[in-house]
Amino acid sequence: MWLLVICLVAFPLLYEWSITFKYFCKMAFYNGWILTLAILAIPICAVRGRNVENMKVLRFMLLHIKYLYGIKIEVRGWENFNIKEPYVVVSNHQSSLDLLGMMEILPGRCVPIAKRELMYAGTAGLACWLAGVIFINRKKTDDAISVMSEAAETMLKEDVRVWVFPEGTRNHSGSLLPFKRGAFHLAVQAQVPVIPVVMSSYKDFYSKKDRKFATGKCTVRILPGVPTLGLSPDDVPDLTDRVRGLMLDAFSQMSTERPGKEPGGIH
Ligand SMILES: CCCCCCCCCCCCCCC(=O)SCCNC(=O)CCNC(=O)[C@H](O)C(C)(C)COP(=O)(O)OP(=O)(O)OC[C@H]1O[C@@H](n2cnc3c(N)ncnc32)[C@H](O)[C@@H]1OP(=O)(O)O
Ligand SMILES: CCCCCCCC/C=C\CCCCCCCC(=O)OC[C@@H](O)COP(=O)(O)O
Repeated sequence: MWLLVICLVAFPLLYEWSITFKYFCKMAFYNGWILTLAILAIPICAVRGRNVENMKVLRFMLLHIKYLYGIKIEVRGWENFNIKEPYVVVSNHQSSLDLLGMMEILPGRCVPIAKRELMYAGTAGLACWLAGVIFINRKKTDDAISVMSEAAETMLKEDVRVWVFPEGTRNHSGSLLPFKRGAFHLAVQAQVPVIPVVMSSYKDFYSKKDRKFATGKCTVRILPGVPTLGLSPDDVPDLTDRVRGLMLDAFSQMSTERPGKEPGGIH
C-alpha cells in the first residue's frame, strides 16, 4: 500500500523534474553552442573586419541548430522579400529561439538592431559586432534615436536592410506587446518599405514559464511590404498601428491553426 502511495507521488514528481532538467540542459547547450560557434566565426569574419556581409557567415553557422532541437520551420510568403532596395523588417520577439526563424529567412545584407548588452556577451557579442549588428542603448532614448538615424543613412548609402524587434523586449504572453516607434521612424526617414514577419507561437513546444522545451514546429510568415514613400514623421503613429494590426491578425490566425494543417490562400 505504502509503496503504491510513494510511487503515485514520486513518479509525477520525477516526470516534472525530468522535463525541467531537460529544459535547463537544452537552454544551456543552446547558449553554449552559440558561444562556441562564435569562436569559429570570429577569425573568418575578422578577415573582412566589421562588415554586413559577415552576417552570411553567422547565418550559415546557425542554420543547423533547428535540426539539433527537432524544430521544423515552415516559411510562407518568400515572394514578399523579392525587393532589391533596402527595407526594414519588423518581427515579433518571443524568445532567444527567434534566432532560428530569423536565420532561416535572413535576407542578404540585413542586420538586426540589438540591445547593447549583447555586445558584451563574450564571443557572440564580438561575432555580432563583426557582422555589423547595430547596438542601441535602450536606457538612453536620445542615443538610441541617433544610432537609428545613422542607420537610416547607412541603409541608403550602403544598400543595407535592417531587422528590428519593435516590441523592444522578449514577450511570452501569447500576443504582441505595444510597438516602439523606432523601426517606423527608421523606415520613414529612409523612405523604404516595412516588411512585417510573424513567427507563430512556440507554446506547443517551448515555454520558459513552464520550463518546457520539446520538439515542434514553427511557421514564419513574411507579409507583404508596407510602403512609406511620401510619409512624414507625423504619419509614424498610424503606420506603427497599421503594421502591428497586420501582424496581430497573422499571429492570431497562425495560433488557431492546428500544427501541420495548411490553410488555403497562403503561399
Ligand atoms: C556564430 C553565432 C554568433 C552569434 C549570433 C547572434 C546573432 C544575434 C542577433 C540577434 C539579435 C537580436 C536582438 C534583439 C534585441 O536586442 S531586441 C531589443 C532591442 N531592440 C529594440 O529596442 C528595438 C525597438 N525599440 C525602439 O525602436 C525604440 O523606439 C527606441 C528607439 C529604442 C527608443 O525606445 P524608448 O526609449 O523606449 O522610447 P520610445 O519608443 O517611447 O520613443 C520615445 C520617443 O522617440 C520617438 N522616436 C523613436 N525612435 C525615433 C527615431 N528613430 N527618430 C525620431 N523619433 C524617434 C518615439 O516616436 C517617441 O516619441 P512619441 O512618443 O512618438 O512622441
Ligand atoms: C563572457 C560573458 C559570457 C556571457 C554569456 C552570455 C550568454 C549569451 C550566449 C549566447 C548568446 C546567444 C545569442 C542569442 C541572441 C538572442 C538575443 C536575444 O534574444 O536578446 C534578447 C533581447 O532581444 C531582448 O532582451 P530582453 O528580453 O529585454 O532581456
